[in-house]
Parts: sequence; C-alpha cells; structure tokens
Amino acid sequence: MTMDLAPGHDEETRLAALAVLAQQVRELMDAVVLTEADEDEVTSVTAELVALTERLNDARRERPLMPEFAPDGTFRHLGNAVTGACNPHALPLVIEHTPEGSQADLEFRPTHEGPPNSVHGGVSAMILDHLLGHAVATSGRAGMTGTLTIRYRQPVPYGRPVVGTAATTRAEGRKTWADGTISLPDGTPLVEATGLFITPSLWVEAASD
Ligand SMILES: CCCCCCCC(=O)SCCNC(=O)CCNC(=O)[C@H](O)C(C)(C)COP(=O)(O)OP(=O)(O)OC[C@H]1O[C@@H](n2cnc3c(N)ncnc32)[C@H](O)[C@@H]1OP(=O)(O)O
Repeated sequence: MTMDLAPGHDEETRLAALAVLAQQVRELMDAVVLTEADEDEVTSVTAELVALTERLNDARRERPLMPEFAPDGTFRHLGNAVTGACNPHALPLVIEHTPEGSQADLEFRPTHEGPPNSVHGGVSAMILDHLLGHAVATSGRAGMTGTLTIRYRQPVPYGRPVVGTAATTRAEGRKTWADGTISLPDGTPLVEATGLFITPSLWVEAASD
C-alpha cells in the first residue's frame, strides 16, 4: 500500500518525526541485545511491538525513501542502510566533504557486535564501502562498488568515537579507485579499505541521451 499524505501535510515535518522514530528504534535494538528482562516481560514487550508494527504497516510504502534533494538543495537518501536518518539500520553516518575527500565521526553501537566487545567486520566493511563511494561520487565520478578489499588491523570498539575517512587515489576511464580508513581519534588505524568503483555503462548511456 502506498502512503497518501493529507493535502497541506508538511512532508518535512513528517520526515523529521520519522527520523525520531528511527532513532528510537535504534535504541530499542540496543535494548533488545542488552536486556536481561525475564521471559514474561520479554513476551509482554514483544506483544506491544507486534501491535506497533501493525500500526505502522497500516500505511506502508512499497520501498524505502529514495535518494532526493532536500528543500534546502542538499542531497539525501533517508532510506539508505548506512546514511538514512529514517532507516533504523543506519548509524546514521553523517559524511562531511573535506579537501582530502570524505570524513565521518561515528560511534558504533552494541547492536553491531561481532567478536565479543568489538564491531562485526562486515559492518566496518559496509561503512567503508559507503565512505569510499561517497569520496568517489564527490570527485564527480559516481560509481558502483566493483571490488572492496579490507585489511582488519585492530578490533573496532563500539560505544566510543572513531573516525572514518576516504579519498580517491586514481581514475581511468569509468574506473575510480579509493582508499579509506576507520581509525581511533588519535589516528591509530583499525580497518583499511581500498576499492574500485565503476561508473555503469548504463549511467553513461543515460547521461548522453
Ligand atoms: C554517495 C553514494 C555512495 C554509495 C556507496 C555505496 C556503493 C555500493 O554499495 S554499490 C552496491 C554494490 N555494487 C554493486 O551492486 C555493483 C554490481 N555490478 C554492476 O552493477 C556492474 O557489474 C558494474 C556497474 C560494476 C559494471 O557494469 P558495466 O558498466 O556494464 O561494466 P563493464 O562494461 O562490463 O566493465 C567495465 C570495466 O569494468 C571492469 N569490471 C566490471 N565489473 C567489475 C568488478 N566487479 N570488478 C572489477 N572490474 C570490473 C570490466 O572488466 C571492464 O574493464 P575494462 O574496461 O578494463 O575491460
């Protein structure tokens, strides 16, 4: 079912409320992985969540929010799994464009646990994939990830600040390479990535039409 907004409804206000809901769900997910509530309490909370899920599904979209330009002209993808403020799966990652490339201050959560007390390697790879892709896109050569190579140097902690950075390194035809790192704030590298991004032939053809 596709949502129909009432005439005059302020979509930006609704999206802001949705972002607050998504943040609450992130906190719910941490609460789920950390709770020691007894079985009765867990069952009771689950019943409430079933009811809440049904309420939201009463006005269900066919797919998550798409990439778009916000009213202030900035690009956003509120439904994205990494950066989407309205997607509870996202940190969400807030990326700044720096003279060197892309940078994001981030803090992983208990929900991201892989090895005990540290972040799952696939989660770190996902963040680096997006950061590298962002650096490539802001260089004017947007593409899809073709290859991504990760070197895990030290476990990544959650619950404390870390920094993600990425920059393009070279380009050739439709291919662009980028490197990136997740580091401690003092610069200690934890995870390093290098990726090849390819501008799909379909995008090139569409742009020349
Ligand atoms: C700001 C937003 C940031 C977003 C960051 C998030 C990035 C992502 O997660 S993207 C999702 C993951 N990636 C994908 O799903 C990509 C899936 N693959 C595809 O769509 C296509 O295979 C795609 C686009 C990579 C290439 O398709 P196409 O444009 O038809 O390439 P094609 O013409 O066959 O090949 C072009 C060149 O790239 C090479 N190539 C193609 N695919 C790959 C690959 N996976 N690895 C290495 N090289 C490749 C080819 O060998 C060819 O090289 P050469 O010119 O030297 O002969």
